Amino acid sequence: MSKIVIHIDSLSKKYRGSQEFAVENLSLTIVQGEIFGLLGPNGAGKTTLISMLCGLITPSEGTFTIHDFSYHESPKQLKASIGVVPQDFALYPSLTAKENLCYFGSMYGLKGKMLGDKADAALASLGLAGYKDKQVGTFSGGMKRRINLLAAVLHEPAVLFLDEPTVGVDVHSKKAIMGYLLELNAQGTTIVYTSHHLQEAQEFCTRVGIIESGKLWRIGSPEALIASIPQANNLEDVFIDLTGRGFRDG
Ligand SMILES: Nc1ncnc2c1ncn2[C@@H]1O[C@H](COP(=O)(O)OP(=O)(O)OP(=O)(O)O)[C@@H](O)[C@H]1O
Repeated sequence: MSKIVIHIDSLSKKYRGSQEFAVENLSLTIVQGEIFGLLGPNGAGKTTLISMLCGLITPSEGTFTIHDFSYHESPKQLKASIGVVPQDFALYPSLTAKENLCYFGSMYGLKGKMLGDKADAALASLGLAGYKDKQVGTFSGGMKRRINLLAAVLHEPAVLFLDEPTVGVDVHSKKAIMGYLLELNAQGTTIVYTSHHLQEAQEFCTRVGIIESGKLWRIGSPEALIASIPQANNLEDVFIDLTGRGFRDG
């Protein structure tokens, strides 16, 4: 049986001053080696859920563990086992590509020649070897997205969270990013990602969860979800069918 990597139990978040839950009573398990896609319309709660799992915001209620670690009891071990690719660029524009990677790698305890070698190899793997000594502030959006991703994986996390990793990138960068993620997954990395690209999610994910108003309304493989809706040919049809009905048939 596959090992449970992420176990979420009745997790809720209500932001200060808000009347509504951004995430409400959400439970979910994700097993080793999955590529799990969190899909939902704007404001559904995707970023809020990922931000809780990454330790960026505190849940209002409920618990979760990643590799049996919780932030409450084992925050260091938990943080070491995950990588986080945020929606907004978390990069230093005045530093070079390599300096950025070395900075983030050093935060996870990497150092010296090993850190430099890892940064060089990572940059080469996403077609950025020739740009390693250039300031990130001069890069295109697609190049920044690639560096943003590499900064999160230098310490070889077992679980990688990505919030819209291909937003605003051209087809070449997108192909490079998705290919790189598939390679990481083939080496054993569990991936949880959010996206508005339903075709991309259909091709990429082993399982998806459709979230709206902070609640998980559907969960399953793309094939199973498509089969569950008469006349649906793809995930986009499923999504439109569910959102069109306001998710109220769940
Ligand atoms: N810092 C915050 N303070 C108050 N409310 C917030 C905050 N961040 C998000 N929200 C609200 O929580 C709800 C969920 O937002 P969230 O950003 O998690 O959705 P999302 O699914 O990631 O949306 P998008 O696809 O647009 O990125 C929304 O109603 C949003 O307005």
